[in-house]
Amino acid sequence: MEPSVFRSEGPPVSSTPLTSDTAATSTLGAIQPVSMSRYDTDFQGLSDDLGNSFKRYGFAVIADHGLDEDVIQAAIADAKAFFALPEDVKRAYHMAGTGGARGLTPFGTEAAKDAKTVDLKEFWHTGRELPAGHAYGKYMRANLWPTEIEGFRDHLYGMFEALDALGRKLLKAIAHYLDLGDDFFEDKVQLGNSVLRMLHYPPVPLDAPGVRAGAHEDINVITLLLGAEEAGLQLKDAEGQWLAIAPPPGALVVNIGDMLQRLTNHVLPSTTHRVVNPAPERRGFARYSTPFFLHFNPDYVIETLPSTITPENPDRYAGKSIMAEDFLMERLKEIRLI
Ligand SMILES: O=C(O)CCC(=O)C(=O)O
Ligand SMILES: [Fe+2]
Repeated sequence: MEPSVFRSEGPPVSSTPLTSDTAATSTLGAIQPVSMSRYDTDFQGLSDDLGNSFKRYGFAVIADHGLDEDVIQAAIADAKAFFALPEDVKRAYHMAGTGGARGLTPFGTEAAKDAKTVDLKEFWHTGRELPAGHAYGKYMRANLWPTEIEGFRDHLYGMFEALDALGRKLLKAIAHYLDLGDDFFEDKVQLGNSVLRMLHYPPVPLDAPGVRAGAHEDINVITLLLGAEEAGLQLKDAEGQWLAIAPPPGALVVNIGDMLQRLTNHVLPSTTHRVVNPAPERRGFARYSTPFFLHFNPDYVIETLPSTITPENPDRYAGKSIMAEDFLMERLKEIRLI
Protein backbone atom coordinates (compact mmCIF):
# COMPACT_ATOMS: atom_id res chain seq x y z
CA MET A 1 0.00 0.00 0.00
CA GLU A 2 1.15 3.49 -0.71
CA PRO A 3 2.77 4.86 2.45
CA SER A 4 0.57 7.88 2.84
CA VAL A 5 -2.46 5.64 3.34
CA PHE A 6 -1.48 5.16 6.90
CA ARG A 7 -0.28 8.59 7.77
CA SER A 8 -2.43 10.27 10.33
CA GLU A 9 -2.07 13.94 11.15
CA GLY A 10 0.52 15.49 8.91
CA PRO A 11 2.92 18.21 9.99
CA PRO A 12 1.56 21.77 9.99
CA VAL A 13 1.08 23.25 6.58
CA SER A 14 3.87 25.66 5.77
CA SER A 15 3.39 28.63 3.53
CA THR A 16 6.12 27.73 1.07
CA PRO A 17 5.05 29.18 -2.26
CA LEU A 18 4.84 26.87 -5.22
CA THR A 19 7.73 27.28 -7.52
CA SER A 20 8.97 25.80 -10.73
CA ASP A 21 10.55 22.97 -8.74
CA THR A 22 7.40 21.04 -9.51
CA ALA A 23 7.96 21.33 -13.26
CA ALA A 24 8.95 18.17 -15.08
CA THR A 25 12.60 18.52 -16.00
CA SER A 26 12.32 16.14 -18.90
CA THR A 27 9.71 15.24 -21.42
CA LEU A 28 12.09 13.16 -23.49
CA GLY A 29 11.49 9.45 -23.74
CA ALA A 30 7.78 9.73 -22.99
CA ILE A 31 6.44 6.30 -22.17
CA GLN A 32 4.99 4.57 -25.23
CA PRO A 33 1.52 3.07 -24.60
CA VAL A 34 1.28 -0.72 -24.89
CA SER A 35 -2.01 -2.11 -26.22
CA MET A 36 -3.60 -4.77 -24.01
CA SER A 37 -5.45 -6.06 -27.09
CA ARG A 38 -2.27 -8.00 -27.85
CA TYR A 39 -2.88 -10.18 -24.79
CA ASP A 40 -4.68 -12.80 -26.90
CA THR A 41 -2.85 -12.30 -30.19
CA ASP A 42 0.76 -11.48 -29.26
CA PHE A 43 1.29 -12.36 -25.62
CA GLN A 44 5.05 -12.67 -26.06
CA GLY A 45 5.37 -9.22 -27.67
CA LEU A 46 3.04 -7.66 -25.10
CA SER A 47 4.99 -9.16 -22.24
CA ASP A 48 8.32 -7.97 -23.73
CA ASP A 49 7.08 -4.41 -24.24
CA LEU A 50 5.46 -4.22 -20.81
CA GLY A 51 8.44 -5.75 -19.05
CA ASN A 52 10.91 -3.46 -20.80
CA SER A 53 8.83 -0.40 -19.91
CA PHE A 54 8.70 -1.50 -16.26
CA LYS A 55 12.39 -2.25 -16.22
CA ARG A 56 13.27 1.16 -17.57
CA TYR A 57 10.72 3.39 -15.83
CA GLY A 58 8.99 1.28 -13.19
CA PHE A 59 5.88 2.38 -15.13
CA ALA A 60 3.92 1.32 -18.21
CA VAL A 61 1.03 3.01 -20.00
CA ILE A 62 -1.68 0.59 -21.18
CA ALA A 63 -4.04 1.39 -24.04
CA ASP A 64 -7.14 -0.73 -24.80
CA HIS A 65 -7.23 -2.08 -21.25
CA GLY A 66 -10.59 -3.75 -21.90
CA LEU A 67 -12.23 -2.60 -18.65
CA ASP A 68 -15.97 -2.01 -19.00
CA GLU A 69 -16.44 1.76 -19.37
CA ASP A 70 -19.84 1.59 -17.61
CA VAL A 71 -18.25 -0.01 -14.55
CA ILE A 72 -15.59 2.71 -14.41
CA GLN A 73 -18.04 5.58 -14.94
CA ALA A 74 -20.51 4.26 -12.34
CA ALA A 75 -17.80 4.06 -9.69
CA ILE A 76 -16.37 7.49 -10.53
CA ALA A 77 -19.83 9.09 -10.52
CA ASP A 78 -20.49 7.65 -7.06
CA ALA A 79 -17.13 8.79 -5.76
CA LYS A 80 -17.79 12.31 -7.07
CA ALA A 81 -21.24 12.28 -5.45
CA PHE A 82 -19.70 11.17 -2.17
CA PHE A 83 -16.98 13.84 -2.20
CA ALA A 84 -19.66 16.46 -2.90
CA LEU A 85 -21.47 15.61 0.37
CA PRO A 86 -21.15 18.02 3.33
CA GLU A 87 -17.89 17.58 5.22
CA ASP A 88 -19.59 16.41 8.44
CA VAL A 89 -21.52 13.71 6.56
CA LYS A 90 -18.33 12.50 4.91
CA ARG A 91 -16.39 12.51 8.19
CA ALA A 92 -18.76 9.89 9.63
CA TYR A 93 -16.88 7.50 7.35
CA HIS A 94 -13.45 8.43 8.64
CA MET A 95 -12.11 5.64 10.85
CA ALA A 96 -9.71 7.74 12.87
CA GLY A 97 -6.66 5.92 14.12
CA THR A 98 -6.87 3.05 11.66
CA GLY A 99 -4.54 4.63 9.16
CA GLY A 100 -7.20 5.05 6.52
CA ALA A 101 -7.34 1.43 5.39
CA ARG A 102 -11.10 1.67 4.68
CA GLY A 103 -13.61 4.46 4.13
CA LEU A 104 -12.68 8.15 3.98
CA THR A 105 -9.32 9.78 4.58
CA PRO A 106 -10.28 13.48 4.80
CA PHE A 107 -8.65 16.38 2.99
CA GLY A 108 -5.52 17.71 4.66
CA THR A 109 -4.82 14.52 6.61
CA GLU A 110 -1.87 13.12 4.79
CA ALA A 111 1.64 14.15 3.92
CA ALA A 112 4.27 12.26 2.01
CA LYS A 113 7.09 10.91 4.19
CA ASP A 114 9.33 13.79 5.36
CA ALA A 115 7.20 16.36 3.50
CA LYS A 116 6.67 19.82 5.02
CA THR A 117 3.16 20.17 3.68
CA VAL A 118 0.10 17.94 3.60
CA ASP A 119 -1.13 16.47 0.33
CA LEU A 120 -4.01 18.37 -1.29
CA LYS A 121 -6.36 15.40 -1.55
CA GLU A 122 -9.07 13.28 0.06
CA PHE A 123 -9.83 9.67 -0.78
CA TRP A 124 -12.06 6.67 -0.24
CA HIS A 125 -10.72 3.13 0.23
CA THR A 126 -12.48 -0.09 -0.68
CA GLY A 127 -10.85 -3.42 0.18
CA ARG A 128 -11.52 -7.06 -0.56
CA GLU A 129 -14.72 -8.73 0.63
CA LEU A 130 -13.58 -12.08 2.03
CA PRO A 131 -15.76 -15.17 2.31
CA ALA A 132 -17.37 -15.22 5.79
CA GLY A 133 -15.03 -16.52 8.49
CA HIS A 134 -11.98 -16.57 6.21
CA ALA A 135 -8.63 -16.83 8.00
CA TYR A 136 -7.39 -13.64 6.29
CA GLY A 137 -10.13 -11.75 8.13
CA LYS A 138 -7.61 -10.95 10.84
CA TYR A 139 -5.54 -8.96 8.32
CA MET A 140 -8.29 -7.14 6.44
CA ARG A 141 -10.79 -4.69 7.83
CA ALA A 142 -14.44 -4.74 6.82
CA ASN A 143 -15.45 -2.21 4.16
CA LEU A 144 -17.53 0.86 4.96
CA TRP A 145 -20.44 1.74 2.65
CA PRO A 146 -22.06 5.19 2.64
CA THR A 147 -25.84 4.98 2.81
CA GLU A 148 -26.22 8.40 1.15
CA ILE A 149 -25.29 7.20 -2.35
CA GLU A 150 -27.52 4.53 -3.85
CA GLY A 151 -25.62 1.78 -5.62
CA PHE A 152 -22.27 2.84 -4.12
CA ARG A 153 -21.40 -0.62 -2.83
CA ASP A 154 -22.20 -2.46 -6.07
CA HIS A 155 -20.47 0.11 -8.24
CA LEU A 156 -17.34 0.43 -6.14
CA TYR A 157 -16.98 -3.28 -5.65
CA GLY A 158 -17.62 -3.86 -9.36
CA MET A 159 -14.65 -1.59 -10.06
CA PHE A 160 -12.55 -3.37 -7.43
CA GLU A 161 -13.25 -6.76 -9.03
CA ALA A 162 -12.60 -5.50 -12.57
CA LEU A 163 -9.23 -4.05 -11.60
CA ASP A 164 -8.35 -7.13 -9.56
CA ALA A 165 -8.96 -9.32 -12.63
CA LEU A 166 -7.01 -7.02 -14.96
CA GLY A 167 -4.16 -6.85 -12.45
CA ARG A 168 -3.90 -10.64 -12.50
CA LYS A 169 -3.68 -10.59 -16.31
CA LEU A 170 -0.90 -8.02 -16.10
CA LEU A 171 0.90 -10.19 -13.56
CA LYS A 172 0.75 -13.10 -16.02
CA ALA A 173 2.57 -10.94 -18.57
CA ILE A 174 5.09 -9.89 -15.91
CA ALA A 175 5.62 -13.52 -14.83
CA HIS A 176 6.18 -14.42 -18.48
CA TYR A 177 8.72 -11.61 -18.86
CA LEU A 178 10.56 -12.89 -15.78
CA ASP A 179 10.44 -16.51 -17.03
CA LEU A 180 8.62 -17.65 -13.91
CA GLY A 181 5.81 -19.57 -15.56
CA ASP A 182 2.77 -17.48 -16.49
CA ASP A 183 0.72 -18.52 -13.44
CA PHE A 184 3.44 -17.75 -10.92
CA PHE A 185 1.50 -14.94 -9.20
CA GLU A 186 -1.96 -16.55 -9.37
CA ASP A 187 -2.04 -18.31 -5.99
CA LYS A 188 -0.06 -15.48 -4.37
CA VAL A 189 -2.49 -12.64 -5.03
CA GLN A 190 -5.91 -14.24 -5.48
CA LEU A 191 -6.93 -13.11 -1.97
CA GLY A 192 -4.47 -10.24 -1.72
CA ASN A 193 -4.96 -7.37 0.70
CA SER A 194 -5.61 -5.03 -2.25
CA VAL A 195 -7.18 -1.57 -2.02
CA LEU A 196 -9.10 0.57 -4.50
CA ARG A 197 -8.50 4.26 -3.80
CA MET A 198 -10.93 6.81 -5.23
CA LEU A 199 -8.98 10.08 -5.11
CA HIS A 200 -10.30 13.63 -5.20
CA TYR A 201 -7.90 16.54 -5.59
CA PRO A 202 -10.05 19.69 -5.31
CA PRO A 203 -9.28 22.86 -7.28
CA VAL A 204 -6.01 24.40 -6.08
CA PRO A 205 -6.06 28.09 -5.05
CA LEU A 206 -3.19 30.08 -6.53
CA ASP A 207 -1.65 30.58 -3.09
CA ALA A 208 -2.12 26.98 -1.93
CA PRO A 209 0.89 25.54 -0.17
CA GLY A 210 2.11 22.07 -1.03
CA VAL A 211 1.41 19.70 -3.90
CA ARG A 212 -1.47 17.39 -4.72
CA ALA A 213 0.60 14.35 -3.77
CA GLY A 214 4.19 14.51 -2.52
CA ALA A 215 6.95 12.26 -3.87
CA HIS A 216 6.55 8.64 -2.73
CA GLU A 217 6.79 5.01 -3.77
CA ASP A 218 3.89 2.55 -3.57
CA ILE A 219 4.35 -0.30 -1.06
CA ASN A 220 2.31 -2.96 -2.88
CA VAL A 221 2.96 -5.35 -5.83
CA ILE A 222 1.62 -3.32 -8.79
CA THR A 223 -0.66 -0.27 -8.99
CA LEU A 224 -3.28 0.17 -11.72
CA LEU A 225 -4.16 3.85 -12.11
CA LEU A 226 -7.04 5.35 -14.09
CA GLY A 227 -7.68 9.07 -14.47
CA ALA A 228 -4.11 10.31 -14.79
CA GLU A 229 -4.84 12.12 -18.05
CA GLU A 230 -5.65 15.21 -15.96
CA ALA A 231 -2.07 16.48 -15.82
CA GLY A 232 0.19 16.34 -12.81
CA LEU A 233 1.59 12.82 -12.45
CA GLN A 234 5.38 12.69 -12.71
CA LEU A 235 7.94 9.96 -12.15
CA LYS A 236 11.57 10.29 -11.18
CA ASP A 237 13.57 8.53 -13.86
CA ALA A 238 16.81 6.60 -13.41
CA GLU A 239 18.81 9.81 -13.98
CA GLY A 240 16.91 11.59 -11.21
CA GLN A 241 14.90 13.79 -13.57
CA TRP A 242 11.17 14.33 -13.16
CA LEU A 243 9.33 13.02 -16.20
CA ALA A 244 5.69 13.95 -16.84
CA ILE A 245 3.47 10.95 -17.52
CA ALA A 246 0.92 12.10 -20.04
CA PRO A 247 -1.28 9.10 -20.84
CA PRO A 248 -3.75 9.32 -23.72
CA PRO A 249 -7.40 9.71 -22.63
CA GLY A 250 -8.77 6.52 -21.08
CA ALA A 251 -5.37 4.84 -20.78
CA LEU A 252 -4.31 2.92 -17.70
CA VAL A 253 -1.04 3.72 -15.95
CA VAL A 254 0.61 0.77 -14.18
CA ASN A 255 3.57 0.94 -11.84
CA ILE A 256 5.71 -1.46 -9.84
CA GLY A 257 5.46 -1.24 -6.05
CA ASP A 258 8.05 -1.96 -3.36
CA MET A 259 6.94 -5.57 -2.82
CA LEU A 260 7.59 -6.54 -6.45
CA GLN A 261 10.81 -4.53 -6.48
CA ARG A 262 11.97 -6.53 -3.46
CA LEU A 263 10.87 -9.89 -4.89
CA THR A 264 12.73 -9.17 -8.16
CA ASN A 265 15.88 -7.88 -6.43
CA HIS A 266 15.17 -4.46 -8.03
CA VAL A 267 15.14 -5.84 -11.61
CA LEU A 268 11.69 -4.21 -11.74
CA PRO A 269 12.06 -0.89 -9.88
CA SER A 270 9.51 0.81 -7.64
CA THR A 271 9.81 4.34 -8.95
CA THR A 272 9.30 7.54 -6.99
CA HIS A 273 6.34 9.55 -8.27
CA ARG A 274 4.24 12.58 -7.30
CA VAL A 275 1.26 14.64 -8.46
CA VAL A 276 2.13 18.31 -8.92
CA ASN A 277 -0.33 21.19 -8.98
CA PRO A 278 -1.93 22.25 -12.24
CA ALA A 279 -0.91 25.11 -14.46
CA PRO A 280 -2.74 28.36 -13.56
CA GLU A 281 -5.43 27.83 -16.22
CA ARG A 282 -6.29 24.36 -14.83
CA ARG A 283 -6.20 25.31 -11.14
CA GLY A 284 -9.96 25.69 -11.02
CA PHE A 285 -10.49 22.05 -11.96
CA ALA A 286 -10.68 19.12 -9.60
CA ARG A 287 -8.71 15.99 -10.45
CA TYR A 288 -10.17 12.52 -9.88
CA SER A 289 -7.95 9.47 -10.17
CA THR A 290 -8.34 5.89 -9.04
CA PRO A 291 -5.27 3.85 -8.13
CA PHE A 292 -5.84 0.16 -7.38
CA PHE A 293 -3.08 -1.08 -5.10
CA LEU A 294 -2.73 -4.79 -5.84
CA HIS A 295 -1.25 -6.68 -2.89
CA PHE A 296 0.00 -10.19 -2.18
CA ASN A 297 -2.00 -12.54 0.01
CA PRO A 298 -1.08 -11.43 3.54
CA ASP A 299 0.78 -14.66 4.37
CA TYR A 300 2.82 -14.85 1.16
CA VAL A 301 6.53 -14.89 1.99
CA ILE A 302 8.54 -12.49 -0.19
CA GLU A 303 11.90 -14.08 -0.89
CA THR A 304 14.27 -12.84 -3.62
CA LEU A 305 13.66 -14.75 -6.86
CA PRO A 306 16.81 -16.83 -7.50
CA SER A 307 16.71 -15.95 -11.22
CA THR A 308 17.17 -12.25 -10.38
CA ILE A 309 20.39 -12.86 -8.42
CA THR A 310 23.53 -12.48 -10.56
CA PRO A 311 27.17 -11.51 -9.93
CA GLU A 312 26.32 -7.95 -11.08
CA ASN A 313 23.13 -7.90 -8.99
CA PRO A 314 23.77 -9.90 -5.80
CA ASP A 315 20.86 -10.66 -3.49
CA ARG A 316 19.98 -7.40 -1.75
CA TYR A 317 17.86 -9.26 0.80
CA ALA A 318 19.90 -12.40 1.55
CA GLY A 319 18.43 -14.17 4.58
CA LYS A 320 15.73 -11.51 4.83
CA SER A 321 12.62 -13.16 3.46
CA ILE A 322 9.51 -11.55 4.89
CA MET A 323 5.77 -12.20 4.96
CA ALA A 324 3.78 -9.63 2.95
CA GLU A 325 1.80 -8.60 6.04
CA ASP A 326 5.01 -8.10 8.06
CA PHE A 327 6.53 -6.08 5.22
CA LEU A 328 3.49 -3.82 5.31
CA MET A 329 3.78 -3.46 9.10
CA GLU A 330 7.50 -2.74 8.83
CA ARG A 331 6.77 0.05 6.40
CA LEU A 332 4.08 1.43 8.68
CA LYS A 333 6.54 1.50 11.57
CA GLU A 334 9.01 3.38 9.37
CA ILE A 335 6.44 6.09 8.94
CA ARG A 336 5.66 5.92 12.67
CA LEU A 337 2.04 4.89 12.48
CA ILE A 338 2.22 1.72 14.51
O1 LIG B 1 -3.40 10.54 -8.54
C1 LIG B 1 -2.47 10.03 -9.17
O2 LIG B 1 -2.35 10.20 -10.38
C2 LIG B 1 -1.44 9.16 -8.47
C3 LIG B 1 -1.76 8.86 -7.04
C4 LIG B 1 -0.73 8.05 -6.33
O3 LIG B 1 0.40 7.96 -6.74
C5 LIG B 1 -1.07 7.33 -5.09
O4 LIG B 1 -2.16 7.57 -4.55
O5 LIG B 1 -0.27 6.48 -4.66
FE1 LIG C 1 1.48 6.34 -5.71
